[in-house]
Amino acid sequence: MSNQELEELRAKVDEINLQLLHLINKRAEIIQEIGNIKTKQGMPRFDPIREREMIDKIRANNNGPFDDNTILHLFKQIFKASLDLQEVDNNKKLLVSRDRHPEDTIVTVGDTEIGKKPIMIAGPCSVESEEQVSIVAKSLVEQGVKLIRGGAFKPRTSPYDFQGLGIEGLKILRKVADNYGLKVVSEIVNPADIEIAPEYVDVIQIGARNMQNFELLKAAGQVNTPILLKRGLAATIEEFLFAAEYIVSRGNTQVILVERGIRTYEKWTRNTLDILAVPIIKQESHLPVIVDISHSAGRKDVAIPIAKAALAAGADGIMVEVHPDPPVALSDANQQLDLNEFNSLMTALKKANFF
Ligand SMILES: O=C(O)C(=O)C[C@]1(C(=O)O)C=C[C@@H](O)C=C1
Repeated sequence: MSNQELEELRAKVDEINLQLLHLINKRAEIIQEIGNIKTKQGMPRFDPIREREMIDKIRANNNGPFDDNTILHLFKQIFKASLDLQEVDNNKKLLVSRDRHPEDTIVTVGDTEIGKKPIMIAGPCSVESEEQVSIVAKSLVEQGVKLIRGGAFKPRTSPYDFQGLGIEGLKILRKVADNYGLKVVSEIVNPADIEIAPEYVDVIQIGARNMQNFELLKAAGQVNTPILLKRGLAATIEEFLFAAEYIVSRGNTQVILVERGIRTYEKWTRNTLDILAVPIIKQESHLPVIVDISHSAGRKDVAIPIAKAALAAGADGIMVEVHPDPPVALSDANQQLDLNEFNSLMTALKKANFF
């Protein structure tokens, strides 16, 4: 074959490549329209029956030289890419996405603006007594921390573990926080309690185990109180953002996301802190992201490095458990910092210019 022949054939291939490119993108435009209709009608995007019909038609018309398997493999790739395209289009439409809202959302709690500069949320895992909460509150104020956390309703793995003081616990938190000029973050587990929660708390926490409790998410969307939503134990980032969308789409735009580690095979930490989730969520969404260094690690000896890593990765703040006497705590004794350890954490973060 002369060089000229080769060049001519390659010129034909170039031409066909452009035709294929044009046709693939023309197909993609139609796929986007189909995707829009499916989203409006709440239809699943993946349609195996439709794919089977197309495959049968393509196979019946395949005259080679490619064999059926090769052709089907190529078309399956096109169907897969089409599904991905519909998925991307759908995610772009989420209210929590940056595409819909390019500016950072700032959640205001008292005089704290979450999403502007790093903040610290600290306090005991469970509210045990007024005295216990007051001791921690005093330490927080000394360190310039404005938000106290404490669990009153505790969703525990074992039904025999301490379940929290309930409303009594919320009352203690409110009283102590008011005495010390702090704002309260506390978990609500029952949709029926969302309405009364703002009487006691300034930020309603929805815990990891309830990230996909859709009735709770819907109820949280109907109040004006900021919501702190924790990532589920085995939730993908996409599922996490969809959970936030439940709240935002009902009207409550004041949502803070918390990366708290996901369950993996690793045994030396309670969960695996998905540090990558921080910059990825910040890129995909306009909502502030906070890292819970206590539940992710389940141990306190690494509190300082993981807090620094989280803030360096772009987190809008840190959440940490602090107890006056962790060994006697009624829950999560191993992961709560004592007051000295908390002071060391704050000193280290201030020294690194994060606060
Ligand atoms: O026809 C549809 O319902 C589409 O969404 C389009 C399409 C395709 O690529 O042709 C994409 C995904 C579905 O699984 C089936 C078909």
